[in-house]
Parts: sequence; structure tokens; C-alpha cells
Amino acid sequence: MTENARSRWQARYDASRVREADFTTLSGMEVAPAYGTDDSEWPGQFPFTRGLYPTGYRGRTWTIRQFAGFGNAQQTNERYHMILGRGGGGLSVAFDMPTLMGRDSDDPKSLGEVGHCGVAIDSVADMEVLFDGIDLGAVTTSMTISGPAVPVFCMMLVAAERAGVDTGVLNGTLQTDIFKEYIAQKEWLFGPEPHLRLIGDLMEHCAERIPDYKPLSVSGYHIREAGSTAAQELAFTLADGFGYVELGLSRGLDVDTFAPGLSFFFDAHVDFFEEIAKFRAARRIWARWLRDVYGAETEKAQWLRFHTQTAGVSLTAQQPYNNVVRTGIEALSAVLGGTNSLHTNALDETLALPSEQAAEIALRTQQVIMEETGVVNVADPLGGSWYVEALTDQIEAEANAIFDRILALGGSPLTHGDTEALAEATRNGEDPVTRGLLRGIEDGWFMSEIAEAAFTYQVALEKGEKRIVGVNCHEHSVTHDLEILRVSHEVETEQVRLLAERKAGRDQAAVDAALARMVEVGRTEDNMIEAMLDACRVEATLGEICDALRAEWGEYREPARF
Ligand SMILES: CC(C)(COP(=O)(O)OP(=O)(O)OC[C@H]1O[C@@H](n2cnc3c(N)ncnc32)[C@H](O)[C@@H]1OP(=O)(O)O)[C@@H](O)C(=O)NCCC(=O)NCCSC(=O)CCC(=O)O
Repeated sequence: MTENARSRWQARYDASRVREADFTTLSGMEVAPAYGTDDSEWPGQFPFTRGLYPTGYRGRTWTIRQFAGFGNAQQTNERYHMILGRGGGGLSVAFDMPTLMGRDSDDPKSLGEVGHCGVAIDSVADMEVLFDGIDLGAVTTSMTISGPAVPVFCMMLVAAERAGVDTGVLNGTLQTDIFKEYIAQKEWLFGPEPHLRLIGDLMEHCAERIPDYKPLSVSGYHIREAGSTAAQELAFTLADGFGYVELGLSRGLDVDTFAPGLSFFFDAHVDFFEEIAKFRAARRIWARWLRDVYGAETEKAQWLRFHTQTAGVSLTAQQPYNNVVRTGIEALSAVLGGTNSLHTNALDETLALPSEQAAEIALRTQQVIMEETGVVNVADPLGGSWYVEALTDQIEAEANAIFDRILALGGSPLTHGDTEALAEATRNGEDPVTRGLLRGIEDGWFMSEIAEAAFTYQVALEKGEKRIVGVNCHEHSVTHDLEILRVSHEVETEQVRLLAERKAGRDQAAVDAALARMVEVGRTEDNMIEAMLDACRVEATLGEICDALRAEWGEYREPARF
């Protein structure tokens, strides 16, 4: 047989491990693991439009990773045991607002917010409770935090150390993505420069010592939720990703070593095919840039791996049970787009944190898709659809046009197609994408692009051109009563009491010395992670670590815009 794309795929498929499972249809028909022509792209082949693996989900299904956290570490730990006990595949920590802003629970600015939108974490002692009874060496854990990502990561490492886990084998993901904070989410501590320095330290530490850990989850989710289009979500996020590649290279790190640590996070909105096209285009664009511009040689470094969350912004307070349907359809688009990990929103999330019952329905939604529908049997089942292929090309072209604008913002005369010249500029340390990102942030360009897209959509909704069931059409409904999860104010009182007790019980001189040493190291070019770990080991709190750095580096104020 002459070698072609099909036979190359077949050889790799035959050499891969496949799960023990029934891959026939409901009626018992045999189906192939993938379909295509002799010369079409096949799953597992560069540029990975059709997925990373020749086996698709026959090799391994996506990770069911439900984002959860509320109240104190104890309450959240109980929810994690529930998630894992009911079939969740990994953990995902949601922190409360004070933690996300690097403030302790007893900070006056935290008043009224402790434990509300996520779990309150003040020091390693809380981390130990959070993961009590969970083997951090065996369960992959994602932590959604970006401003204070590095100190929170250090606290998790120290909690793992205390539990006797070899931290070198940890696998999981830290969000850390500061570019999208300036672009959309607004949870920064300092200006871009010190944040990027800390992120560089983290990338270096993980590449050298914790090779499976993903120190970055480059996030389009928040950009989309702020109102961007699908193409803007795709392009801004990938451009942010290129920025982190340029950061790694500027630190002298090897792209084949650090690029597998860059993972992605996208929104699955309600336009089914547009989302599938977005996911397929994302893998393709990333693989090409990584190979051709940044010189990645291994497949793993060229792979775009992503987590998906269904669109919170598509959920409605009106007729909230319809949200289960929206979430199911969005989740299916993520799966057909080849997501590696997935969170499905709970039906009550526009109103409150998920109740236990709503959280369970969200989890079961993924399990229905995975276990019943047969979509896991065939890799990239929509590949070759004229519509999906055309839409994939179209969204890629839109993203390319946006890359060109970002390059131009940074003063580069190059466009996305000037691959060789971009590679050359990168080798010369010019960081063409990063320059555009920083300039776009400073000018408020990203925000105004998103605001314009959000405005256009809102006008279309108000004119009835775009429709949302229960909001601007089909509004009549019987009333639904939902059980709402409320976090008691006692959580805050108790957390503040516990924090005072822990502060009183520690060696204050050791804390002061460790914080001073961390600041000292920050003034040099040395990696700060070890010094930060030492501060965590003597139970310095998150607020103390971040305050010491704020005193040194100053706080970021967004430029005023009118
Ligand atoms: C890479 C991802 C995306 C997924 O990692 P996972 O460990 O779950 O999955 P994975 O890496 O794809 O797969 C695990 C291992 O199986 C292998 N594997 C997978 N499929 C395979 C196949 N078919 N054949 C052979 N091997 C396969 C992989 O290569 C990997 O091994 P190797 O490792 O050996 O290669 C990671 O970064 C992640 O878990 N991200 C989650 C981020 C998250 O939860 N964020 C929450 C944000 S929530 C938020 O921001 C809130 C928004 C709001 O509501 O406000």
C-alpha cells in the first residue's frame, strides 16, 4: 500500500492504546474510529485541526472538571469529595474575591466578600484543609487565579510537601494569565512588567522541576464573557499565548520544554457550529505558529490543549430550567471540537453559586454526552462537513486579520503570513506580539474592541434580530422556584477568627525575615519561587506576601478612558 495520510493515521492508531469499551452505535452498527479521504488531514496529524490524537476519545475521554469553591476550605473540601465520588475526573478550585485580589480575610477591603464567590484561602493551613483526603499526586487540580497565582501555587506546593507528596510529579493547571486580566477580567495586582517577571519565574521553575504541571491556562473565556465575538476570543487568546511563548524564549528556556506547559481555556457559547469551528481553528493556528515562528519541534510543544466552560453569559434568570438545555448543547460543541477538559455550568449560576442538586445535574450532563450519545466513538466526526470546514477557515481568517492589527499596534511591519520574518524577529528578541499586546492594553484597544462587539450584539437583541428564549421571545412561563445556595456570613467571622489564631501561633520573626528575603530576591534577577515557598512554609499569609510585593512594585491603575 502506498503511504498516504490515511495509512499514516492507521499505523499510528494501531500503535495506540484504546479504551476497553463498546464503540458500536446504539443499534449495534460498527463505526470506524475516524473518517476521511486518502489525502485529507486525519486526527493526530499536523496541524491538528482534527484533534491531537489518532484515537480521539477512544484513547481517553475528556476530563470532567467542575469548577467549584465556596465558603471555607472545609466546605469546599466536602464538595470536592462529592464531585470525585460521583465521577468527576479532576478538581478545579474557585477562590473568593479577596483571595483573587491577594487580600486576607481580615483585610477591611475583604469585608462582606469572604467565601462568597469561591473558597477563602489565607495561608498554607487553609490549603491543607482544602485538599484533605485528596491525593494531590494522583488527582490533577486546576486553580483559577491570576493576579496572586504564584504565591497561591507556592501554598499548594507546601501543602503537597506536608502531605508527603513528591512535588516533582504534580500535574495540574494554574491560570496565571495576566494579559486577559488587563483585557477583560480586571483582577491584577501590579503593572504588566512585575507580573510577567513572576510568570517567567514560574515557567522556569515548572519547566525545570515540575515537568507535567501547566503553569498557564491562557484564557479566552473571560474575553468572550465580556462580550467579544468568537473570532476576537480566538485571536486575543492565541496572541496572549504567543506573548507567553516570547516570554519563555526571552528567559532562555527551550520551547520544546516549556510549550507543553501552556494550556488554553475557551468559552463554549450557544452558536453550535461557530464554536466547533473556533476550537478546530485554534489547534491549527497554534500548531503552525509554534512550529514555524517559534521553532517547536515536538508534537507536544505544538499541541493546543484546552479546557472549555459552557457560556455563563448565555444562561438566563428567566425560565432557568432552560439553562440545562443550553449547557448541554454548548458542552456538545466543546466535545465535537475536541476539548481536553470540560466544565458544564449549573442551571442556577446566574442567580447564585450552584446548589448541590444543580451541580449534580451539570455533572450528569457531561456524563450523558460521554456515556450515552456515541459521540466519543469517532474522532472529529464533523471533519469534512462543507459547512464546518468553511466556517473553520473563515474564523481562522478573521483571527489572522486581528493578529495583523496586534502586530501593527506593536510597531511591527510584519503580518501573520510573514512566518520566516516573524521567526527571525523572535530569534532577535524583538517580541513582536508582546509589544502589540502591551500597547493594546495601554491604549485600551482590546477593551474598546470588546465593548463594540458587545454593543452590536445588545442592539441586535433589542431589535429582536438575535433571540433568547424567555428573554426577548417565548416569555410566558409558569414560575419556577429554585433552591438557592447562600453562604452564611458566619463563614467570614469564623475565617477571620481562625486567621487571628493562626497568626498568633506562628513565629513572627521567621515570617518577617522570609518576607524581607523574598523582597530582596525580587530586586535581583534570581528566580523568586524558592523565597516565596520559604515564606509560605513559615505560614506567611497571602495578603502579607502580596502586600510586601505591592509595597515594592506599586499597584496598577488602569489608564482613564472616555
Ligand atoms: C491540558 C488541560 C486543558 C487538560 O488536562 P487534563 O490532565 O485534564 O487532560 P489531558 O492533558 O488532555 O489528558 C491527560 C493525559 O492523557 C493523555 N491523553 C488524552 N487523550 C489521549 C488519547 N486519546 N490518547 C493518548 N493519550 C491521551 C494526555 O496526553 C495526558 O497525558 P500527558 O500529560 O502525559 O500528555 C489542563 O490545562 C486543564 O486541566 N485545564 C483546566 C483548566 C480549568 O479547569 N480552568 C477553570 C477555569 S474556571 C474560570 O476561569 C472561571 C470562570 C468564571 O466562571 O468566572
